[in-house]
Amino acid sequence: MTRRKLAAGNWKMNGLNADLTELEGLPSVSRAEVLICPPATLIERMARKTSSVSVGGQDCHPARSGAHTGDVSARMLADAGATHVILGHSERRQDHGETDALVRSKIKAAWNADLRAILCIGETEGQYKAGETLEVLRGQLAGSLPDGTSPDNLIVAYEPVWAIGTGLVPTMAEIRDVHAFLRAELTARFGADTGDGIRLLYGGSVKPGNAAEIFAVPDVDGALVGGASLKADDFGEIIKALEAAAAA
Ligand SMILES: O=C[C@H](O)COP(=O)(O)O
Repeated sequence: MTRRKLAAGNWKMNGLNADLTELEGLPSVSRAEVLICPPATLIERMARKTSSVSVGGQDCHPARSGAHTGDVSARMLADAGATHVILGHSERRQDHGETDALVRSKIKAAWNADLRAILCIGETEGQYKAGETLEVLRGQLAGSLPDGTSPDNLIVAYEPVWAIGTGLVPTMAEIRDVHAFLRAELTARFGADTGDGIRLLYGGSVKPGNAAEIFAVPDVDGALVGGASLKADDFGEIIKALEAAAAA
């Protein structure tokens, strides 16, 4: 099973109109796929500005429309030009109390709008230190993933919460073991073809200096990059490392 490598940038609550110039500094690649998820305010302008980079949202409401002040529906994201949406990011879980059940309903809403969902899962520092990582991930996968999951509609991003924005990264052996575990869990629930086809991203302090090493880990199909995706120089280096891994 060939899984196309994916370099996904999550701009989080960063980015103004002027920052769209960063797109111009990104390398063009042929093997790897590049996605940027800017704030919702920039999705339409970013999508109009580029055809080589896919554009995604960072969250959506589970409902199709309605009285939900301040929220954005999956259909609105698609209407603005998004093809993907990040769901269940740990910052949403922490800042907004999002549960696995809510994330599951958001994934279904994304699919109904023909968006590909990027499900984020990951253990906290306390859970990591207590040796609970795999148990936590198993629960998040089971609780968040609807039936009907397929390689066409889902990408899973493993993001240890303690590695996000901290400069800390698990050992390559830890990343390998977690990704192998996730692959096995997906295969056990959805069957070999589906489980083997779903792309797994690593996220958490991915930088130009560690990208190649991370991309060499089996079952790592790319990265979900936060801080280093904001500047074309850094994200460009990560994209090039992924392109090289795809060619290897
Ligand atoms: O969605 C991206 C992750 O939260 C990683 O963020 P980071 O690369 O700034 O650590």
